[in-house]
Amino acid sequence: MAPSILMILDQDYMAPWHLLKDCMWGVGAAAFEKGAGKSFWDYMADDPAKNQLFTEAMVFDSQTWTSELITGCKDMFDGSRSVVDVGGGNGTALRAIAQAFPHLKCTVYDVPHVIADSPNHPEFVLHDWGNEECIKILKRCKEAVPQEGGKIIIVDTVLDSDSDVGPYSHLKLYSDLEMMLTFGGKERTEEEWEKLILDAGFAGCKIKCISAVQSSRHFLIKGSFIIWVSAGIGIDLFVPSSPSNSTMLSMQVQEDDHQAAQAKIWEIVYGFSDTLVLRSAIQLGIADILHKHGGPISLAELASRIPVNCRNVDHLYRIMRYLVHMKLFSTRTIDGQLRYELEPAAKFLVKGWDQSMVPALLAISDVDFMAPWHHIKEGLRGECATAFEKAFGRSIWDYMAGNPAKNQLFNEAMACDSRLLTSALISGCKEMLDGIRSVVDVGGGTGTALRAIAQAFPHLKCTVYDLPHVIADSPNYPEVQRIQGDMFKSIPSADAILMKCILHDWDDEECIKILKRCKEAVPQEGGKVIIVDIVLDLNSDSFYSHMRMCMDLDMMLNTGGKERTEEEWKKLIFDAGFAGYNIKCISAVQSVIEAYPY
Ligand SMILES: C[S@@+](CC[C@H](N)C(=O)[O-])C[C@H]1O[C@@H](n2cnc3c(N)ncnc32)[C@H](O)[C@@H]1O
Repeated sequence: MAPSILMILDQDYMAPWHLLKDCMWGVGAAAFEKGAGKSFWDYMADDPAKNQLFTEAMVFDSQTWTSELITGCKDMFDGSRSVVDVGGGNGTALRAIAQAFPHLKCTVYDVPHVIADSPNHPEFVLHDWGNEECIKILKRCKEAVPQEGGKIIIVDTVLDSDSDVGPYSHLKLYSDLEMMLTFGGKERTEEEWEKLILDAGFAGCKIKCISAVQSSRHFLIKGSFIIWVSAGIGIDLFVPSSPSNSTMLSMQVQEDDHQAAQAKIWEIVYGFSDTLVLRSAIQLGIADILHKHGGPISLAELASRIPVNCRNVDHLYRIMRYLVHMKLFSTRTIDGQLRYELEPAAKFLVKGWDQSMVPALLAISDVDFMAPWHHIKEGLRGECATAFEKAFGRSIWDYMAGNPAKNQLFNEAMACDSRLLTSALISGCKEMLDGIRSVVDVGGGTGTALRAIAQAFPHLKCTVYDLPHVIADSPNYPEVQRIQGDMFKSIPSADAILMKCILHDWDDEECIKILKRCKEAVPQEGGKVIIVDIVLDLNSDSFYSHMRMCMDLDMMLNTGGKERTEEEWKKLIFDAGFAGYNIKCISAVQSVIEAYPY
């Protein structure tokens, strides 16, 4: 599966997903063209390395379904003497067909750079194109086959209908958006295929699954079917016989484990599409519109309210179909019309309330903040201090200092994280603040967490301490004093130092330096350092476990830091010369570690 995975996760190939919201604007160029300045096909023609990547993925794809096609639909070529594989790439698929059916004269037909050089795109042709272009292609196909017995064989995905949700529906819907973004094409339901084929002047079509859902690797990957199109009017269509039940059963037994493993990999690979579809939903304000509307809303009403000039309602429909599949929204038919509603999780996508996750989600899914994930291997090779530096040529903090828009995005995300954590933090810190008169929040960002603490404990003198560009970007809360500076050089004195999501940004050596500065800043009598950070528990299966692991890699890539187990925290705290510590779990991703310097 490596060739397909490498292509799907290539940074250039993923780029259009970041432009999903722009797909509402019109029916023109696909997102790929907007991002790259040329069509996917022109881009491939100009870039031999990317063309090879694409080709290898398509060859893999082709290999996975060819044997299904040959065994499942053997009779298909009865009476045919010649086949042209339109968009047949390097001929991987057609070669296998030619070997299985030696009586056929086989011809691959493709664009010049594909024929001349590297292979390309052996099947799945029509899903690359909009309906109008497909009709043109189908008409040319019709001209190319004889009236008597001529046929067009289309190998492509057939989407499940809304009521018939199959095991691979998610992959098929992913593929639909991929076609929309990269080529301006689409995956189609059975009804849409039928309409397309009739609109192209054909007499009719038959759709056949290559083999049973349970036993087909091909189905697993692409969910594709063969569509038989009759070229001649009134010709009785040929329907191939299905494999017998017993054959299917034995295929299933052999392939079950194989399929389960493949399915797991595909699910992981396509994880990014969930992230970026969610991002587009936020950018389009879909949850806000539904929340404000206060009840089920039709597609047309939704389209009229989204904050871009939505001229492509079909694209909006397809994005909504995916979001419904993700269970963020649901549909209901009222008076014969499909209407959308919010599912409970979608309330966190509504903007402007204290538990909204929107600022954090927009930062995490930002194209720049996702870029370091494409450079894990350079980080491992030691070519750079962090993957972030590989991507942008400087540390994340220097990058923020020089980029006000991203600095604001980051600061708002951190403030959002603080708001989500506030009530757990306040109840978790209550006893720790007994006898404490002043707190400095080191790396306290724009002061959101400290302000909530100041309001909950009004006797405290609260000071936020951060880098100059962050202090400049932060609001002037009356409860919170603001000081700019560098925590590696000095830290303002207080009874307690608070550090939320700070030490996980740094490696052990740097953490020890920071902790030593903290120790200098607090009194010997009762002084303490309150660390709010993740404590990794590798054996736990709490619903935060996965996120904690993700955060660890996030730190490795972006800041050069890490998340730590209790053992690692203990070592760090003692290595910094502290006398002891206590860990308190709160109802959040992070825990509170109270560290005693003396
Ligand atoms: C991950 S953010 C945490 C922000 C805040 N504590 C929170 O949890 O919302 C890390 C913070 O450390 C600050 N920071 C980085 N290097 C620093 C330094 N040398 N001195 C002071 N603050 C620094 C960053 O500007 C940023 O605000």
